[in-house]
Order: sequence, then C-alpha cells, then structure tokens
Amino acid sequence: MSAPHPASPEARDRLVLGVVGGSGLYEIEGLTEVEKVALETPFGRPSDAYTVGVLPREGGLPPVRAVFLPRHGRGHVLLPSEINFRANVHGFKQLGVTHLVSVSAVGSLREGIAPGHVVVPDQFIDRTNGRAQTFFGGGLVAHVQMGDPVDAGLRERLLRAAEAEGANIHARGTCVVMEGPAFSTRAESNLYRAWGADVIGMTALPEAKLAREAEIAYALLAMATDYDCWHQSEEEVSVEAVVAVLKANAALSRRIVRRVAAALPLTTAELPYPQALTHALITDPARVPAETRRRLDLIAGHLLPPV
Ligand SMILES: CSC[C@H]1O[C@H](OP(=O)(O)O)[C@H](O)[C@@H]1O
Ligand SMILES: Nc1ncnc2[nH]cnc12
Repeated sequence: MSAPHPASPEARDRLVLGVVGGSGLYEIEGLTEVEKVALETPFGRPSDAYTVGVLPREGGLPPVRAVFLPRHGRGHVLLPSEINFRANVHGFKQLGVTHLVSVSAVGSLREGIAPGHVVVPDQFIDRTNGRAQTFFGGGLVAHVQMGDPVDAGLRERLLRAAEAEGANIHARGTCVVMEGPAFSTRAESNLYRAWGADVIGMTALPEAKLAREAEIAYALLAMATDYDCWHQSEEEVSVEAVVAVLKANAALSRRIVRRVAAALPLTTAELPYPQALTHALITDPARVPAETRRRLDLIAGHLLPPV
C-alpha cells in the first residue's frame, strides 16, 4: 500500500490504524487482503516487515486499513534498547498510519493493578537513556508539546473496547519507561511508586514522542503481567511469570484491537490526530540544509516552504 504524501488532502483525511505489538503479540487476527511490506527509512530499518491489510468495521462501513508491526521483531529478537523506534514510526508514517495503538507488557506498581488487568495510561515518566528521541536535528530544530502525551480520542476508544471485552480496566495511569533489559532493583521500584507511577515498561518511550513528531495519534494499551519486585507477598518479576500472563493478555489485546478498528470512523475529520508540528518548528527554513530537508520530508515537508 503506498501512502500519499502527508501534505495531500487525501492523506490528511484517510484514517489508517497502526498497531505495534509488544511482548507476546507478534501478529493480529482478522486482517484480510494481507500484504507483507519490508521498508527502509532514512533512519534505518524497522523491527520487521509490516503486515498491511484491512479489518472489518461495524455498521456496514467499509473496512479500515490496518498496519501491524511486532516491536521486537518476529521471534522476539530485539532488546528494548536495540529497537529502532525512529524507523518503526517512520515506516508507519510511510504506510499512511494516522492512529497508532501500542500494546505493551508492563509491571504493576499498585496493589489494585493485578496481573491480567488493562491500563490505558495518560502520562509517562522517561527513565530511558541513550535512545534516539527525535527525528529532528541536522539543522532543523523542533520542540513538540508532550504535556498530554496520549491522544484523548484514541484512549477513549481503547477504554470503550476494553470495557466491552469485560477487561479489568484502569482508565488512566502513569507509566515509567525504563531502559532495561534487567528489571528494576527494589529501591527503584519503590522510588517509582513514591513518584506516583502506576505501571512500568521498557518501550513506550521514545515511541510516543516520535509518534507525536510524526503527527500520528498515539495511545498505549498496557497489559499488566506482574508486580515487579516491590510487592512483599508476590513473586518477584521473571520472564517465566510474564510469559505465562502474556498468553492470556495477548488474546485479550487482539480482541480489544479488533473492537477499536470496528468502531473507527471513516475519516480523520471525526477522529482528528495531532497537528503537533504546526507550532513546533523554530529554524529559519532558509537555513535548513538540503540533505536534512530530504531526510525529514515525510515528517516535516508539509511545513517547510520551498527555498
Ligand atoms: C518480557 S518482559 C520485558 C519486556 O516486555 C515488555 O515489552 P513490550 O513493551 O514490547 O511489550 C517490556 O517493555 C520489555 O521489553
Ligand atoms: N516489571 C516490569 N518492568 C519493566 N518492564 C516490564 N514488562 C513487563 N513487566 C515489566
């Protein structure tokens, strides 16, 4: 599926759903007209080939275009620190994705969030280090807003879908994103709890920041798998425990994604996405090097007047 340039009225109107699958979610169900698309981007190669197809919509509406990518690659071969988040998000943008649902396995930092529960966070705390956080640089500077890092409309749809699936839902929450790959120490886990954080993962950032720069609406479906290591009477987190819960979580997250797709409107007029770059660029366009213009064309080309 080739996407029209984002500056074209067609691209800014057509709603395309992206899904990035985390631990345990390496494919989604119900896609038809399936095509595998392997892409290169100016930022390198994404985690895997994208699966592009359509998902059914309810109410007799035509199906919605959907694009899936397993974040850690097929067979879960990439560490969180090895994921090329820029390439992944750029690839979604190339394929015309306007709304991105990110599914992630997280540890719970709260008694009331039990393994198997679903959290739809509205805030993040960034504890990653050394990851490329931006598409910008090389002579073009932008600062996007991150006060509300999650798209309100898409969050609402995730919540409604999770509710309809009978999930145990937490309608908001703060997600700490750590570098990993080792899980937290007990002192760190208790520190994050004292900061007011509710869940902890390793991948939602810089994914959410890059989606914002790419003007893609982003929301996180955080599937709790364990109590990390702070809980006095629960087993400390282990991959074995996470994987056991993940199996059930993956089935639930697939059903939630299908419900979100089924209820999506036809166009972005009804479910708008962030025009995050409109007031974010600060560089004098005349000073932007030609090579940087080329590299950032898909992300910012619609806002750079020709020189
Ligand atoms: C297998 S436990 C740790 C691993 O799981 C989560 O991955 P994802 O966010 O892609 O679901 C967590 O962030 C770690 O990468
Ligand atoms: N306890 C935990 N810490 C960080 N990431 C996780 N993903 C699943 N459980 C986790």
